[in-house]
Amino acid sequence: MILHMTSNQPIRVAVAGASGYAGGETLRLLAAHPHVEVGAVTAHSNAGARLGELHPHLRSLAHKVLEPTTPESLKGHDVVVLALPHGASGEIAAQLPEDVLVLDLGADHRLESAADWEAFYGSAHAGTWPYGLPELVRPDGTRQRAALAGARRVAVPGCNVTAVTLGLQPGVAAGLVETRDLVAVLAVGYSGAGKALKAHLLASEALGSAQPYAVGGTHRHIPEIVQNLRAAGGEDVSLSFTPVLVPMSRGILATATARLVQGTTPAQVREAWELAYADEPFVEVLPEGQWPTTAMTLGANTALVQVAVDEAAGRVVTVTAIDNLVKGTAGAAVQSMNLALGLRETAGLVTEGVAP
Ligand SMILES: NC(=O)C1=CN([C@@H]2O[C@H](COP(=O)(O)OP(=O)(O)OC[C@H]3O[C@@H](n4cnc5c(N)ncnc54)[C@H](OP(=O)(O)O)[C@@H]3O)[C@@H](O)[C@H]2O)C=CC1
Ligand SMILES: CC(=O)N[C@@H](CCC(=O)OP(=O)(O)O)C(=O)O
Repeated sequence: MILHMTSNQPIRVAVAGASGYAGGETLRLLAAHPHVEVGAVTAHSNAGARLGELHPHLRSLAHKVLEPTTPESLKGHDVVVLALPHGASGEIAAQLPEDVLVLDLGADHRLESAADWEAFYGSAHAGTWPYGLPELVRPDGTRQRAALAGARRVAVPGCNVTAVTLGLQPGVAAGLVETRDLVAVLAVGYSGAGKALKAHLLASEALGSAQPYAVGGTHRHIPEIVQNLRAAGGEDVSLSFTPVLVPMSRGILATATARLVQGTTPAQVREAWELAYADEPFVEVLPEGQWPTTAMTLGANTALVQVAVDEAAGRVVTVTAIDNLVKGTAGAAVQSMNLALGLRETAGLVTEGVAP
């Protein structure tokens, strides 16, 4: 497959898992992307249905028919997006040509450690791909985006991971926080759990209640966050991580705190966070005193970050808001696709949210 960056030919993109939330959101962004033509859309139990039956909001793509997810149905595209359950993408990705750009929205190719994968996912490790968080800071000041240029395989991060990593990494990279004592508590929306019916997601029980899950060091995003913060310069990283489902459809509000290295001043903290994101198109440190809300990021590829020092506790407190389906997955995939193909990084993505 030849990619058409220098010609006027559109880039043909197939989406596998198109009937799900992450696949649907990817299609919403791709439908508005200036250089993309949506090709095959595939599904599992919903193969044969029209896309409009599953995603009635995707008007321009409503006529498309969902094909079964096979290497054959994904053939003939420049880019393939895999929005499949964990464990399903490794096998299919291995059957796709090496020169096709494959973006995996699932977890299969994110972790470097096979032992971590086996401990948290309980199956054989599929391998490690370049990681699709362009803003990930390296200790030498470079960013992960350099590793995405020209890539033909990209592992898109987990949504909770993106929020916590973006909140904490400026302090880690600047050596201002004790990485052995990190705590993150997240308010997360229900769409993060996917479309498949789950017993704890009955609307009658979920609406009007907040419920924690994967408490006590069991959440599979812990090794991924630790991996990122190590990449940012943390040597000995230990994280307590607790997500809490709250009655909203989309959004993550991650509060992450860390003990400050003794002698660190509030001015140093402010400077480190502001400098880390000064040139980032999609990550913004809000003006002092303004706190992010999930509503400010809905529909946008934006991460909004705020930071404060709790002097009595000796801790830095960060709050990060993202839309789990945009910066948390589909938007990150499009941003990574743009970088991998040499397009403008921001093509097809917006920073403006939907309000009220
Ligand atoms: N939701 C979110 O906020 C985020 C999701 N992700 C990741 O994206 C991926 C998709 O998640 P999400 O969209 O939420 O999940 P959904 O349950 O909404 O969608 C799952 C999709 O996978 C298909 N599918 C189900 N089983 C199989 C199978 N055995 N083989 C092939 N396809 C299958 C489904 O098809 P059908 O409907 O036809 O059965 C559907 O298209 C997951 O890996 C998830 O972790 C990542 C970050 C955030
Ligand atoms: C509410 C809810 O269940 N959220 C999911 C987040 C899904 C996600 O980001 O990512 P991956 O599954 O791709 O890792 C969770 O916490 O597991």
